[in-house]
Amino acid sequence: MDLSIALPFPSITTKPFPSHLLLSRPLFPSSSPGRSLLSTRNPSSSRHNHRTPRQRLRRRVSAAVDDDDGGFVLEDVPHLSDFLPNLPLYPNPLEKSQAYAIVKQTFVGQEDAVAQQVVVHKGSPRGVHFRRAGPREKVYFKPDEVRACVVTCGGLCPGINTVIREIVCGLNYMYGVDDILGIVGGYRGFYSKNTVKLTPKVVNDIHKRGGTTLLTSRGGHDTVKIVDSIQDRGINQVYIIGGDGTQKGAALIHEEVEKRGMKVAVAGIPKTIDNDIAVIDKSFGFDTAVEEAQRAINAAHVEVECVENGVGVVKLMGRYSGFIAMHATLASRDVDCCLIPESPFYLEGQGGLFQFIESRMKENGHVVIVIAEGAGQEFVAQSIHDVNQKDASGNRLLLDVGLWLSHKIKDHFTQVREMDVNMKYIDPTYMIRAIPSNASDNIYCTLLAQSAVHGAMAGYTGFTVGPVNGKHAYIPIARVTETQNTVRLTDRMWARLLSSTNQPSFLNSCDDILLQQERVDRDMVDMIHKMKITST
Ligand SMILES: Nc1ncnc2c1ncn2[C@@H]1O[C@H](COP(=O)(O)OP(=O)(O)OP(=O)(O)O)[C@@H](O)[C@H]1O
Ligand SMILES: O=P(O)(O)OC[C@H]1O[C@](O)(CO)[C@@H](O)[C@@H]1O
Ligand SMILES: [Mg+2]
Repeated sequence: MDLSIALPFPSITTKPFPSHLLLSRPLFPSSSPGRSLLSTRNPSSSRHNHRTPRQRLRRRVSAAVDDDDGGFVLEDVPHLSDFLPNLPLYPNPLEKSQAYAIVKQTFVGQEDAVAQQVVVHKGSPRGVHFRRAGPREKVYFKPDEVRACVVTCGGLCPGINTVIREIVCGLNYMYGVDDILGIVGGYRGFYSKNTVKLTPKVVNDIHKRGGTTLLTSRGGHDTVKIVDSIQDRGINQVYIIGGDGTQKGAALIHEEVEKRGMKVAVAGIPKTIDNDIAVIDKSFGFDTAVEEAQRAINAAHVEVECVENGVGVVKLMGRYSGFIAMHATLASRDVDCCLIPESPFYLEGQGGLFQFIESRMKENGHVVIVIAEGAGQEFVAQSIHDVNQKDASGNRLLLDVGLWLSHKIKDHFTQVREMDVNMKYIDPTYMIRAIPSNASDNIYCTLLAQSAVHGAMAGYTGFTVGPVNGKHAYIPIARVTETQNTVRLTDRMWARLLSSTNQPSFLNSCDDILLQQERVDRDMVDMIHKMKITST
């Protein structure tokens, strides 16, 4: 069977999965209880050390392809026993937990995997799977041996405090761990600040607050200094909450830990309000953000429907992807036009934004526009002759497209069309990001935190946790950082938005849309490549 053609590899949309990596070979018997039949490697650490996370990921893929198993592929995560053979195993304390006593299947089987594709064609290979998250029968740490730490990096997002709280409570209540440190102020806090002790009591109320009680920062990732600090402090479980940049940093920490042969489990919990993390269903805080964005859109709508020729512009977050804008627009029904970074727009002439605004104003007396902060950056840059500035992590600093657009609309209608417009510009971006998470995000954060704790206790390392088709899984970090999620112009969701607002797509033909989609994919690859070079 030619797996190179048939295997789906959906999140890498710009390149097919290299066929030479898809070897057909049987699965070997289990080499460690952490692995069982699904995967079989136990490479010597010296061989292992020379490989990048991506190379290792590929190796795991090739090792796990089995022709007899209908093209089942396991993209496995590293395990401490890969580079530290003969580690002792202990029964999982949950065995004796009252809470779990009634649960039929307390422990996740070693054969359990989560499929990346759930919509399949009859006869197609089973495709890519990830290890299912959850408690294992045996653990690799005795509770009193664990010294865990938690760090939060990158921008804020609703729910970070809930994740911190549930890591601490999960470790303590489920596994009896009571030595947990908070690293203050992001990655640089490992080597430049004192730690704080985290107990269930200390974190009891923090989920009710926005932000992160551990503080955060951008930049300052110094792998050697961070791992020195982990070593000096005797930390053996590292929980890292952050976005794509943070997860790249986590992969480097895991590599360095492995190189030094330290028994340290590194667990990543993906965070980003932009929902741009690949593979996982959605990131925590996203639902809260969409809900809060409704308030801003509603305010804009109320303002503009109460005046003549009202034009409301609401700017929402979304550096490279317009998920918040798209979902907030779909949820609201008060939005006339949604502009996102993935889909270019133009202002003047036939089919342009000005013409659309004018027709909606004539029809309804008012217009509401939602714009994601990353949209139209090239226009703003042109108009103010910007020199592409970067933040401390190497992310491009965005210009205020909302303000720019508001001025452009106002100038056009007053000067060119000689019409008075009542412009109301609302920028709720930081207000949205700084609130605590809503009920459903709180539950989601709890699952993420508990899955991370179960994974680290079971000896998995260098993994990111997250839901794939509704089931929590351990995903190799490289898999979530090699690309970013963007709104796909060729998917149904964007079509739903266009038909719900009945706005112009600004792209005139199917060919234009396909070309634009290719451009977005190419730009994403370039951007990720550049970020690798520029980050510290
Ligand atoms: N390529 C990289 N390698 C190592 N560390 C990185 C890399 N990119 C970013 N980091 C580190 O990760 C931390 C957070 O990165 P960044 O500011 O880009 O936020 P993020 O994690 O992507 O979250 P978000 O973009 O959602 O706010 C920073 O301390 C930064 O130094
Ligand atoms: O102003 P800050 O804190 O650097 O963060 C802004 C960026 O962070 C994000 O919220 C991602 O965390 C982006 O949407 C936004 O562009
Ligand atoms: Mg980021």
